Amino acid sequence: MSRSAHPAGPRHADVLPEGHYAGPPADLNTLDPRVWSRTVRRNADGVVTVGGLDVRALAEEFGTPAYFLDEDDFRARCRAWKDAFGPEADVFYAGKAFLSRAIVRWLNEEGLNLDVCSGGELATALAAGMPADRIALHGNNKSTEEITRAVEAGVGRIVLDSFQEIVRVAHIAEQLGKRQRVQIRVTVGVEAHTHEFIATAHEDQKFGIALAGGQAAEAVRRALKLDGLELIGIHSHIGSQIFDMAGFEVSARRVVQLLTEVRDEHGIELPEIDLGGGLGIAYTSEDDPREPHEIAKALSEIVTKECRAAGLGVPRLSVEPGRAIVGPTAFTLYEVGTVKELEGLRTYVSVDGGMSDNIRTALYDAEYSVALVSRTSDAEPMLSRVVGKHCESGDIVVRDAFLPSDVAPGDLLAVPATGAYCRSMASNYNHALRPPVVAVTNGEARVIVRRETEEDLLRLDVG
Ligand SMILES: Cc1ncc(COP(=O)(O)O)c(C=O)c1O
Ligand SMILES: N[C@@H](CCCC[NH3+])C(=O)O
Repeated sequence: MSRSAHPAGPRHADVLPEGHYAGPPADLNTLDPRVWSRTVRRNADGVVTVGGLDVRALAEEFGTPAYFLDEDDFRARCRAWKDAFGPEADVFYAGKAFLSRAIVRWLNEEGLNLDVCSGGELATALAAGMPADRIALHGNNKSTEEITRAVEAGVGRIVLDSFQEIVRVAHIAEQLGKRQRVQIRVTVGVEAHTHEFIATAHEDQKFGIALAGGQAAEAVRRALKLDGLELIGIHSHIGSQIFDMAGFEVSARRVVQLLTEVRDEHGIELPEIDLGGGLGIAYTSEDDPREPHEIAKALSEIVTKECRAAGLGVPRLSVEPGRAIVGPTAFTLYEVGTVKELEGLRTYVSVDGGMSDNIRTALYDAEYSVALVSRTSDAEPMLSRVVGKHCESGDIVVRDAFLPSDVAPGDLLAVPATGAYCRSMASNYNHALRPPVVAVTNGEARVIVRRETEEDLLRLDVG
């Protein structure tokens, strides 16, 4: 079968998404450092390496699909966030992006705190030795059991998300003879410029208590009356994969406004503000994310300015980046199984994973890049869609990408920037076995989350 190239041009304008992939990149063998983790290179044989290890050898040893996580890059990003915010602020890594015992240990060693949003994440954090007072518990519907475990463990803060939860946490803390440090999550009414499903601060969604209509002020009133609670601050999280700092600035301004109202009404200054996570990363060369020091500068300047204007002391700031720390540190390695040319449209390249290891393309129309990593190729670029092996036509890993036209079964493809919300959102759809996460550092690779087995699947099936 001949596979002709599909160079971008008028013939394919109808299938190219507007504003993207105006044409194939000049060289398909070049790896853009913005989307690949720090230690990824191509060696003299044209094979991609991570931490000095050849992807063909990694595929041989660990199988595909598999996530390869660059530990040095992860640690460097932790340090960059911590240094950018300095000793006057706290960085809480958002465990929902990806959590495992190794991640908890690295965070601990690098001096970061941890945001968890379920009993499972809390259990992982505690099992791997994160001190409880450096853990924050989130969630819009925490169970009584989750709250009890968190209060018993002595977590540093619980972020309250509803009026019911204010009473519930206070009650549990009182029963345990404790006073729990809490923040109230408010909805600041910002339309974050991101996908609808990952925007969280506009009025019509499930998280937080609205500033509008005086609801957040009422929540503060109620929390201050309850003996089981020590109200330490206000929390806002506006959404995820955001590039524009304007939404954070509006959010900071509105949170400081609430602190001012609290001071005026109750005569107290709440000592903390958390502005959440949500900072975007580069999935493709078109993305241009902000660096941690720019983010830290913008956020602390706006909080300081607003507090000074209101005559408030500057509260301790915290942030909760998840994606921005772990996202760029990993790639998913796949093996090509079939290549199907649809004449005049595009070529479908099927890999051995799919929506079970990366649901983000199907769920959010997320864009990714992809590269042929087991060799170089000088073949002409072909417009491709990288798809998985699941029983859905929406099982797309990379919607639009150029790959060399000689891509063939057995080739290895890698999709970069899959460290966040890929393994953590992976599923067993079609009884797929969730892939392993392999940490790579200094010429060594070790499994930190092993591949599932058929025995794992059958162990749960007790019927
Ligand atoms: C409360 C909270 N904090 C932090 C995060 C982390 O977001 P991101 O991974 O986009 O930084 C999320 C998820 O969006 C969240 O809901
Ligand atoms: N899971 C989402 C973001 C939601 C983050 C949690 N509030 C993503 O993949 O982008």
